[in-house]
Amino acid sequence: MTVNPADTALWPAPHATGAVDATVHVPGSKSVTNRALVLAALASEPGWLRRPLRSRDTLLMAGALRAMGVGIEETVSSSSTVAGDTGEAWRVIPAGLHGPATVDVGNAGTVMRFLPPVAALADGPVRFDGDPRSYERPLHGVIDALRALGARIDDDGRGALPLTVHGGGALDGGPVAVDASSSSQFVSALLLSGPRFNQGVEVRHTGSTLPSMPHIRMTVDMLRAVGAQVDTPESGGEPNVWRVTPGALLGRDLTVEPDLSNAQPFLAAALVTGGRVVVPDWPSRTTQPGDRLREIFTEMGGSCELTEYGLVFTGSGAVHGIDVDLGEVGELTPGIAAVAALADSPSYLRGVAHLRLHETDRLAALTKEINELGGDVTETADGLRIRPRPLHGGIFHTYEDHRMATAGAILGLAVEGVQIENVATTAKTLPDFPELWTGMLGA
Ligand SMILES: O=C(O)C1=C[C@@H](OP(=O)(O)O)[C@@H](O)[C@H](O)C1
Ligand SMILES: C=C(OP(=O)(O)O)C(=O)O
Repeated sequence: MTVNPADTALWPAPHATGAVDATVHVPGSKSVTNRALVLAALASEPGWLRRPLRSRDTLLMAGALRAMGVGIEETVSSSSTVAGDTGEAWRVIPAGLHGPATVDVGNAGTVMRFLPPVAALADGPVRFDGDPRSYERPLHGVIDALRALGARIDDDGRGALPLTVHGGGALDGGPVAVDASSSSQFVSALLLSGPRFNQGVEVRHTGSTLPSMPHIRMTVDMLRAVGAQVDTPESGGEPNVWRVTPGALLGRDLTVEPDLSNAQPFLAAALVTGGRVVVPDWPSRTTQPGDRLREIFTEMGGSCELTEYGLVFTGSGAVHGIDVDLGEVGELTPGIAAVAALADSPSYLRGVAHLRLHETDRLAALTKEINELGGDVTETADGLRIRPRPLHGGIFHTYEDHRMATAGAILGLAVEGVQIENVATTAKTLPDFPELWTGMLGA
């Protein structure tokens, strides 16, 4: 990826002069949008996605599916009267999957992991490449499993990108073992394409830990919603085993929920300023890990009410430290770390060793950047220990990690003079972040 010098400019993070009081319409979920695109592309009839997230990760997913022959038409209806709804909808028209094709995964875990199994169904070679960081992110679970299921893949022997999947038009499928301790996305990837494998798929996780369980539940729920039969440990099956029966998938009309992990910085703003933020359309039932924020940020000093309209989150003026295992909800760690650095007592964030292989090494990046502002953060084997100290302004580096940028913005609310390097990196999942943030502050 070529970096535009303007993108790496410093963004003066707005400092809050009082309690925030705002309603923030948070765009659609990255994880739901990218799963919905894959499932719609594999279906036997056209489908619709309404209010999809339009961000770097989801546009890369759409572009990759188009490169393999899937039709994705973007439409905007001006008739929507719902606040925050741009009227955007994507019509997905499945087609025979074709190679040769080239896929740019950027640094999107969902694209680099969910699409090699789709490419194995194409009728020719599909070349996968991406940002330099994508070469370092774990992919061995997907590559080894696909090979065991009958796919031919050329890589450079490191079990990572870049690689070529030589699609054979179909894949045997069947039972496969995978150690998904470095990413739950290995399991999700195999399950999502599983209905289209000749024998379906039976995925057995062999590692000692498995992060991000809510994201695996999201995969299972969304598969079932398009007609797939899935047996899970939670539905009475064996522990750590998921089974998907072969069969056709339905084309559905799906409205994408707001991204609750992207709601995090806005809720955090209410927490650290003792203010109030309303997030409309917060689902009453969801598999998104961001829903855990209701509990986590309540323990850290806020209170929330889930109404028919959405979530009303109120800060009390006090911010408390927390001792919490974030293994299920790892992507919330940067935002929780930022709030914890502003708290009145220490925090222990545990269960997130796998964050070292996310967009950047998030444990090292959070430690370095918060400490550069005067903080006291120590990396542990599987997380962070954060002892709040008075912070001062300075440059907050983001390492091309969207959640580092939003974590820096949270700190900037409470600490004068924080400058965020490359706030444009939020485009990975929330391109409108700077505008939504200043809008929330009434600037
Ligand atoms: O399946 C998904 O949509 C995701 C799963 C998680 O990945 P890991 O299990 O690799 O942490 C999460 O962190 C990521 O942001 C999105
Ligand atoms: C880990 C994340 O993304 P990815 O889908 O690239 O793994 C994230 O969004 O926090």
